[in-house]
Amino acid sequence: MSVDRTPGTGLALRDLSIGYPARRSGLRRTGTDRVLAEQLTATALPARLTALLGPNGSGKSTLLRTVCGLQPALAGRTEIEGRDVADTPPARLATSVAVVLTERVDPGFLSVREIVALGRTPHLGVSARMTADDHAVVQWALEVTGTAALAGRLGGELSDGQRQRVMTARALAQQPRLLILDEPTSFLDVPSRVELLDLLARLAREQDLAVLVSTHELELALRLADEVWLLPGDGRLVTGPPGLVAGEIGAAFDRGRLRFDADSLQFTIAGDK
Ligand SMILES: Nc1ncnc2c1ncn2[C@@H]1O[C@H](COP(=O)(O)OP(=O)(O)OP(=O)(O)O)[C@@H](O)[C@H]1O
Repeated sequence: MSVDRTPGTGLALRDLSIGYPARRSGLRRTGTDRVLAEQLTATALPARLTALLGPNGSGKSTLLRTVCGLQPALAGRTEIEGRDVADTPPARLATSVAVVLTERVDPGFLSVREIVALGRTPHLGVSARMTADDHAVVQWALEVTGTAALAGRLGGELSDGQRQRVMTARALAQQPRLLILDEPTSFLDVPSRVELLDLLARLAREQDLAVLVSTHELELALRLADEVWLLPGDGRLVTGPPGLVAGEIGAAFDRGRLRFDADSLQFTIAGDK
């Protein structure tokens, strides 16, 4: 299913600083701002899969929440499709950005089809009625994510992996220009991880969609992504094609006997034959 639309510009970070402001007690600040990364400048372009990598606690979720306006930036700004996120009303943002975060959503007694149909909400007119086109988009999203067979099941009866696919389907049903996913592979079995990242890479190209996905699947991401954003945990964001960023991965992830080999894009255990 393709959408007729003008070329997009994706996501741009402009001198963005992310982190957590100092706590306040009344008018008094207690402590200092906790800055995770500063003055970040980067773009996630349409038709590209951008993989956000970094060790635990480096700030991946914080960055994703900040770029889509769910958390304030400490400084700088984010533009989505050329519009400053901080100045864009949420209803307008919802027509161009879909977000799948790690927070567990309770789908209650809605069926999988109804959950996926929620993705159409920003596009419905004042009557809030789904048209035949809306239903077709929902069916397409179910099919491409391999969840069509689950359409009649209750959301509350899904496994973690199935729920993750359904939330991805809901995000696709939103037909965004920018799709942001925080660790969408975390509950999936190995073949499903490959399948999902491969699907995201394909959808990015076919739908002219900018996809920004955080993952701990380093080797897979380096093979499938067009662009890598690496948060090494030292306040920087290193960006570039996988081959160029691979050298930095070692410095960010090597520990103990574990070594990342930038040529084979794989981890090895030093001393093992
Ligand atoms: N609400 C908060 N207030 C203060 N600090 C926070 C808050 N949420 C997260 N942090 C801290 O910010 C840092 C980055 O956390 P974040 O969840 O963004 O990392 P991450 O790269 O997504 O980690 P992981 O790979 O483990 O999911 C961590 O040190 C975390 O403890």
